[in-house]
Parts: sequence; structure tokens; C-alpha cells
Amino acid sequence: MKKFSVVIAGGGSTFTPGIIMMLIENYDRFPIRKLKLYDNDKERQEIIAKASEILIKENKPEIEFSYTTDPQEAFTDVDFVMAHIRVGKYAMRELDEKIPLKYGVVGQETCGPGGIAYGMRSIGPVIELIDYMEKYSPNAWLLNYSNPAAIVAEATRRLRPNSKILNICDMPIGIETRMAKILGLNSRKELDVMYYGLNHFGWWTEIRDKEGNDLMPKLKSHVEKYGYVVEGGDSQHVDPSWNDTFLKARDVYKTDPDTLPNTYLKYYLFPDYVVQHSNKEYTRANEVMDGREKYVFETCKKVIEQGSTKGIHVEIDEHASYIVDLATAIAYNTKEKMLLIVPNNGAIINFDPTAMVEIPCIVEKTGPRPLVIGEIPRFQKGLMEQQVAVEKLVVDAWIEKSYHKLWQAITLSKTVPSATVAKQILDELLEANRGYWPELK
Ligand SMILES: NC(=O)c1ccc[n+]([C@@H]2O[C@H](COP(=O)([O-])OP(=O)(O)OC[C@H]3O[C@@H](n4cnc5c(N)ncnc54)[C@H](O)[C@@H]3O)[C@@H](O)[C@H]2O)c1
Ligand SMILES: O=P(O)(O)OC[C@H]1O[C@H](O[C@H]2[C@H](O)[C@@H](O)[C@@H](O)O[C@@H]2CO)[C@H](O)[C@@H](O)[C@@H]1O
Ligand SMILES: [Mn+2]
Repeated sequence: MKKFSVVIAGGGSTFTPGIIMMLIENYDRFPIRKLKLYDNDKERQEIIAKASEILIKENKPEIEFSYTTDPQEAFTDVDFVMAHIRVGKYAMRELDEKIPLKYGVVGQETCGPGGIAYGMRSIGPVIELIDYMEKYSPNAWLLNYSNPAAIVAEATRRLRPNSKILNICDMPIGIETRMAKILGLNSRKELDVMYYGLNHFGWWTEIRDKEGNDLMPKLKSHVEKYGYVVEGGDSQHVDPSWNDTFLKARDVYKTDPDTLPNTYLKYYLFPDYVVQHSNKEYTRANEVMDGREKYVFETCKKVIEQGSTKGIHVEIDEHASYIVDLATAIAYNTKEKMLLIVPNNGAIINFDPTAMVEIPCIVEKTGPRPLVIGEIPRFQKGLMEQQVAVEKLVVDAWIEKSYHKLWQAITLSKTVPSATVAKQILDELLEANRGYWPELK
């Protein structure tokens, strides 16, 4: 059996140790000969990397492990690049969230003005990853889950249309895991779903078991009362803000009881509620810095100090095994049905063929084959047209270095009440992002 060489770009990510444990756990179906970490922050990555080295030595010593900030070393001799970079790290995420909130607008990592600011920071560095990969390992695939995935995907469609990049999001996977719990099933893999939308902006239209039985009625009656809140929850969403997001799906669902919604639609359909329930001084970025980031880095430091994981629990991010599903679909032509962010190209008949949509695809050796969705209703079509225009305007703004296009993008976001407010937010984001965004004219 062929063994693969993998580089994780964004090696210093809080998700890296859990993903490495997951890769070790899934070694039998996805054998790895070489695993490299790559980051542009040497100090941050070193802590994660030194602990990872110990994890690998203890669990799969046959994997050759290394870490680097040198692109040539990182991208030479690789089959898959798994990318989860956060350009500007949590310090910039905090500003993305807090600046819009000052003006009474949703402050969120990927939705609204914060997501737009993050998109303007991420386009260049993700394109850079593609270029490194193509220069040093032209046959490799880039599996990207760096955010904001919608804007990044539109940028890669336009700027690197022939590159081997697949954009994927774990939000539907997380929600489907909850759906399986609601239904009393062991795994989301027992579900057969149809879904359409944009990234962080979509709807399930069908959920069946493998025998074809309709599971929507049971799910709807749960979501109507509790949203996606399930007994026991899950280990990744212990913070109150996540619970609120899963619960609010109850109201999002009411806007179209024919479908089941993605949780992040709450930012577009209930922005007033979201703002009222946000703390302007302490946002999700603060929660993550005080929670996940602190915990992951403290745990890694303990592992390094004692030179082993003895008595220290490093959780396997089994939820992230969708990345292995994707890699094996490409490597072994498994033809697994997966939700990916791909060019619409007629899959949604009554929608812009050039839009990047999130839809089920059969994933093969040569890449994804999107399934036909057909026509979508006016409500969803209207919302998606507005949002896709925002995403396209951001990419226009980045390519043309246009202040005006970026102002239009923020103005058009459903989360923003007027062009005046859009301009105020834009001007403050622009100052905060100097050095990250292209110089706008
Ligand atoms: N698509 C999804 O479903 C999904 C799910 C979870 C997280 N994410 C994304 O994964 C990313 C990582 O999240 P996190 O919370 O662990 O962030 P993090 O800040 O802990 O890690 C990101 C790492 O990327 C590095 N980095 C930044 N710019 C880089 C560049 N140009 N080249 C190389 N490395 C660079 C940083 O130094 C940092 O170590 C984010 O983009 C996040 O939004 C996506
Ligand atoms: O606020 P964060 O950093 O905790 O999460 C932001 C990310 O939220 C989604 O990912 C979730 C996913 O939905 C869930 O199932 C589980 O795996 O945890 C992930 C991280 O909490 C979203 O899909 C990402 O794009 C966001 O970055
Ligand atoms: Mn996502």
C-alpha cells in the first residue's frame, strides 16, 4: 500500500495536535510516511511541533516527522497539503469581531464585515500556499479548510482556476453529527443527505437513512423545540456561545420549515438578536484565547517538559476525520459523497454558474463531481444572490485594490444597515488591517 507525505500548513494551529492524533488513529486507511508542519510563526509552531514529535514517537514512530518555516523544505515531496492557516491570528480575529460591534453590527469570524476583513487578509497567503505546492510538488492536492472559506474559494476559482485545491468546511459535519444523535444513530455516516447553499449559508433538503427512509420529520420536530441542542452535547462546543448558536437554529428553522438550516444563517436572519446578545468587550476570540488556545498550548508545554504524554490527555479530533475521507477519496478513488465548496456550473439551475456553492459531490481521483440540485426556492435564491455578490465584490476589491468595491461589499452584506455604517466600519477595519490588506486606491 502506498504511503503518503503530508504537510500541515498552519502547523501552529490549535487544531494541529488533535488532527495529528486523528491521522494516527486513521493510519490504517491513510498510511503516512512523512508528516511535516509548516507555519510562518516559528515560535508558535515550535511549541505545537515539539509536543507533536513526542505524540508521534509514542504512537507511530514509523512516521518521519519534521517542522519548518521554509516553504521549499515544507512543500517538497508532498502528496497532500492540509491547510488551516489563520492570517493575523486571534489578535486580528478579535478586531474583526469588535470593530463592527462598536457600530451595532454583527461581529463574527466569517460572517459580515469581520469575515470580509478576514477574507481580505487571507486571499494572498492561501494563493501563496498553492504556488508553493505547485512549484515544489506539482502533483499534490491542497485540502483547504482555512477561513473564510467562501471568499477564499471564490478567490482561488478566479486566480488559480486550474489548481488542485479542494475547499471544505466542517460545519455541516458537526451539525450532522448532532442530527445522528437526535435520531439515536451511531454516526453521521448512516445519513444520506442533500444540501445546498454557500459556505456557512445553506440548507438540508433531504435526510434519509441508507434504506431511503425519510428522517426529516423526526429531525424537524426536535429542531422546532431545541434547535440542534442535544443531550450531552459534544466535547468541542462547551462554551455558552456555541450552545446559543445551536439553540437559535430553532428560530432560523421557522423561516423555512421545508428545510433544515445551517446554524450560521442566524447572523444574517437575526442580526439584531445576535448584536443584543454579544458582549462588545468580550467576544468569541476572547473565549477562544482564554479557552482552547490556552489549553492547547499549556498541554503541549507540559508534554514537552516531561518528554512524554504520560498522565496527559491529548484528545483525538475524530470529527476532523472528514479530512482523511477527502484525502482517501482522491488517493483511492472511493467516490464518497461529500459536501464541498465548488463552482456551481449549473448544479443549481436557477443560480449564477460562476458562484462558489456548497453542495454534495462524488469525490474521485480526478476531483469532485458535483450532484445536480435543480431549482431552488425564491427565499433561498434571494438570500444567496445577495451574499454571493458580497463575496465576489470582496475578491474584486482585493484584485483591483479597490476601496469602493470593498465599501459596496460591506454595504451589501445583510448584516449591515446602511452605506453610512458600512463606510464607518470599513475605515476602521482598514486602519486595523494595514500591512495585511493590499493598499487600497
Ligand atoms: N473550514 C472549517 O470548517 C474550519 C473549522 C475550524 C477551523 N477552521 C479554520 O482553521 C484555521 C485555523 O484555526 P485556529 O483557530 O486553529 O487558528 P490558529 O491561529 O490557532 O492557527 C493558525 C496558524 O496559522 C498560521 N499562519 C497564519 N498565516 C500564515 C501563513 N501565511 N502561512 C503559514 N501559516 C500561517 C498562524 O501562525 C497560526 O499558527 C482558521 O482559518 C479557522 O477559521 C476552519
Ligand atoms: O469559534 P471557534 O474558533 O471555536 O469555531 C469557529 C469555526 O466554527 C465552525 O467549526 C466548528 C464545527 O462546526 C464544529 O463541528 C466543530 O468541529 O468545531 C469547529 C470549530 O469549533 C466552522 O465550520 C469553522 O469554519 C469556524 O472556523
Ligand atoms: Mn466552516
